[in-house]
Amino acid sequence: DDQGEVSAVPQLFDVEYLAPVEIGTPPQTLNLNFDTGSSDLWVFSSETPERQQGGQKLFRIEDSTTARRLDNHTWTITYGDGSRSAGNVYTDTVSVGGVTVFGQAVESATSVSASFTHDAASSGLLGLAFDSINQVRPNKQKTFISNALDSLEYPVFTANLKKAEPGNYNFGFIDPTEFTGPLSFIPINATSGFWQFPASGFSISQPGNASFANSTAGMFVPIAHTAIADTGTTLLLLPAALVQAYYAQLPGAKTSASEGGWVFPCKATPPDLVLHIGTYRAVIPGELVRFAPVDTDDFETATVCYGGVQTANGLPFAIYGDVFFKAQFTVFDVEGERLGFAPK
Ligand SMILES: Cc1cc(CN)n(C)n1
Repeated sequence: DDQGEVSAVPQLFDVEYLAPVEIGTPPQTLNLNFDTGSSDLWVFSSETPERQQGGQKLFRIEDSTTARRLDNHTWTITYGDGSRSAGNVYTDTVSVGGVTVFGQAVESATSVSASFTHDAASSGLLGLAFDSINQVRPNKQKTFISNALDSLEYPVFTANLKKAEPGNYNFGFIDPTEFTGPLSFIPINATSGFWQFPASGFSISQPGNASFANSTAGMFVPIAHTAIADTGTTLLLLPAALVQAYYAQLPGAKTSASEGGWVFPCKATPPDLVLHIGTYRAVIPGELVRFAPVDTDDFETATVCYGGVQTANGLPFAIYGDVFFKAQFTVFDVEGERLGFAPK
C-alpha cells in the first residue's frame, strides 16, 4: 500500500507553497501549487503561448511517450482571486512523493492570466478538493488524490505548512511526529466540492498563553461562519465583523485602501487568534498575523505590516488559507469526509 511525502516549499513571504510532481515518461518534474480549494491539475506546457510564459518549467507533452490527448475535452477555471487559465486535456502518468497514478488527467494551459505569467516559480496547480468541481468538459475528470485513494494505505492526506521554511504534504498516512496535541476531527460538507465546515467564532489570547484562550479573560465572540480549508489561498480570510473585533485589540491597526486590507504597526505584537471549530480551539499565533512588511522589504526596517488575517469580502464563506495551516497540522480524510486538526 502506497504512502508518499513531498516537501512544500514556500515562495516569497509564504505567498504559496509548491511541491514537486513527476509527469510523463520519462518523468518531467514540475513544481505545482497544491490547492485543497480546487480540483484541477493543470500545467504550463509546450502549448502555452510564449507571450504568456514567464520562465516557468513547462510540461513538454511531445517528450512524454505515455501522454494521450483526451479528444474534444477542454477546461477553463477562474479562482477566487480572479486569476484564470484554460486549455486542452491529456492523460499521463503522474507521481507525487512515490505515489503513482496512471491515466491522470493533466490539463495543459493554452491560456493563463497575468498573475500566473508573473509567477515564475509555479508551473501550475494540483487540485485536492472534490471531483464534483473539476472544470474539464464535457466529462469531468478525477483529481490525483481521488485516483490514488484506493492505492493509499489510509485514504487521507495531510498538510504541515510552516512559516518561511519548507513544510510537507503526506499521502496515505498520518505522521505523529508532525503534531503535538491530540487530533480533533470534524465532519465536512463536501456537497459544495470544497473542504467545507462550520466554525462558531473566536477568542483572543495573549501571545504564548494558549491556556488563557480558554479562560473567561479570553472572551468568546460568537460570530458563526462557514469556512473552507484552502491551501491555495495565502491568508486567513474571515467575516468582516470577526476581523474588525480582532484588530480592535491591536493598537494602530486600520484598513488601508492603498494596501487593500488591514495593516498595523510592525512593532506591535498581535494577540493570538483562537478560532473555535466545534470543541477544537485553533490557536493562530500573533506572529503569523504579522504577515509581511509593507513600507520596506524586511520586517526589521518596516514600520507598517500587512495582516495575515483579512476580510473574506463578498465571499459566501470564510477561507482558511496558509496562515491557518502554518499553525495547525491538518488531516484531510477523503473517505471519511472529515478534517482533523492538531497543534504543532
Ligand atoms: C490560483 C489560486 C488558487 C486559489 C485558491 N483555491 N486562489 C485564490 N488562487
